[in-house]
Amino acid sequence: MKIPFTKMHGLGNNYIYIDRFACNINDDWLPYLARTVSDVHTGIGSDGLILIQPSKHADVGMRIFNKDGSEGKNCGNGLRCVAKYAYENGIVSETSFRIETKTNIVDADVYTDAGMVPYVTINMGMPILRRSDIPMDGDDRSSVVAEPVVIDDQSLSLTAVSMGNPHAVFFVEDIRSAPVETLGPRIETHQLFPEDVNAEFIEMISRNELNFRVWERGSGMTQACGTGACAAVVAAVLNERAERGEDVTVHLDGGDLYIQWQDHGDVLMTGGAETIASGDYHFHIT
Ligand SMILES: N[C@@H](CCC[C@H](N)C(=O)O)C(=O)O
Repeated sequence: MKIPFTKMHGLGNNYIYIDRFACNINDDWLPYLARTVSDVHTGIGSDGLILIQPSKHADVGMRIFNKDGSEGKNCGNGLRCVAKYAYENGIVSETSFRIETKTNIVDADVYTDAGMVPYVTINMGMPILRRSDIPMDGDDRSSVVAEPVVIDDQSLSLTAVSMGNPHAVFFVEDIRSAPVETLGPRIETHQLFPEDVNAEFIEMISRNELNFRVWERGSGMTQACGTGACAAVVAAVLNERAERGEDVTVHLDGGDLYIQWQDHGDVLMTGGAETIASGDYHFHIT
């Protein structure tokens, strides 16, 4: 069967987007579709699959599947792209609207230029800090801030944050030598995290600026992670290395995001969203 798709990216974090307002797809196929469409040799090539779909509780709904077919539950870069797509394709007509993810409903504000959307701000809601809700091993109700852990014989200091999906954040002195590719996969599947985890390495440049690299659960190395950037700024505040209520510029491999953990608790994320291509994917169900 032919499935209409749009490929979009937020700072290089690229997904195949399928518009379920126009084309319905059986839920049972989604993990397999995500794996096949993401394959760079036999599919289109992407970090995963995102569904833009009707929602009973918001103006539009989003589901995200990683490259390996696992469901991601939330995706910051995906939310900005969904907001851009929804506005540019007439799914919504206002510049402020709501998007439902697997974990919460977020507010989106699109910035327009001649009917197109170059930038989006998403209110990502409150970070989840309770250990058992990350989820992280142990039923402790306290948060995980600068906790010593040993991974692959390396002593690390871990801060854990969920933005609807789990993140393990580590401070490094020099982002260029951060062990993203070596330790990233070991952290991802470490027994401390029963649902696996996204691993972020961050280098503070100042209290308002940091460098960031990520190993994503289910997708591996990507150029950016929106929920990860939010988690990084929350971790920086929790470790008293950044201020709440102030913008922090996060430099990711694919570009910059502007993140603020507001005084009342929500995390705001602002950044770009771009369309790459659209067409038909020839899907073979085996
Ligand atoms: N790239 C995303 C996050 C995608 C999901 C993640 N890999 C997970 O499994 O939690 C982002 O921009 O937030």
